[in-house]
Amino acid sequence: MPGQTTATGTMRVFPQMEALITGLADWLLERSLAKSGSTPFRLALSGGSSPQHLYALMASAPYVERFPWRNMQFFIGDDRFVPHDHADSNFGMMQRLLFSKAPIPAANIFPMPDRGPAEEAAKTYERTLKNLYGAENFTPERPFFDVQLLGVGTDGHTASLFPGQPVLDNHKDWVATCVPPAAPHTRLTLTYPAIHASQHVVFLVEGAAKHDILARIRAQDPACPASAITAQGELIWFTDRAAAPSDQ
Ligand SMILES: O=C(O)[C@H](O)[C@@H](O)[C@H](O)[C@H](O)COP(=O)(O)O
Repeated sequence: MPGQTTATGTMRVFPQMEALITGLADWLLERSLAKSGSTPFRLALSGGSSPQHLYALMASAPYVERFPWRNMQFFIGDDRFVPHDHADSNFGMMQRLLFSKAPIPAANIFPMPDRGPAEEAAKTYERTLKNLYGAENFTPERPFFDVQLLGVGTDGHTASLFPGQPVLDNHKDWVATCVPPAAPHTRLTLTYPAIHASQHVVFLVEGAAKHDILARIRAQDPACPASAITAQGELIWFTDRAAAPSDQ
């Protein structure tokens, strides 16, 4: 693909969590304010614990007064297929930390469905994305997401693209289900094709526990699903010193 960036990407290392989250909030603010053209700034958010400090920071001063909320749309990269008020819901976490705190129009927030058969919920979300995109097939010159925010698990998963799962071989759909091993819930997740329909991909990885998996992914270890992530434009790792390779 023209201009595609592989998972090696660019590494930005910050001394510790607070500086890391502030650096990422500043980067997102700059990108959202710079957005031009007829479509809003489309941001796909990650679940898990790492981004929670980011979402809380975005919803607090000075960021809450500076983001162009009315020109931003928010999507979910993956979620547990549970009711939005369930303790394990990524959307529920985002609702508590960001969506209920910042002046974001409700019409700009696109949660994954939390009811009905999971397969149908995946198709419904895919339909939502493709209706907004305005085409059934993706063209690399016209990415759907401006920024895809991702985390990584210590097994090398990202979003709900887990090692050994059939979803890794789904290169047709934009949203699919996944039943991770030893996980309590079925997941809905963006697939590789959907994630690759992003202008920029940002991995937020912090803490010593992620040091080894980060090194494996940046070495393109094929056993790590995150190794296969690409972006149409930039792919950037926002990390702290504890997670970053020692040569960074
Ligand atoms: O739904 C999820 O949990 C995320 O999408 C998942 O991919 C997460 O980003 C990683 O598991 C890292 O999670 P932590 O940030 O909690 O380590």
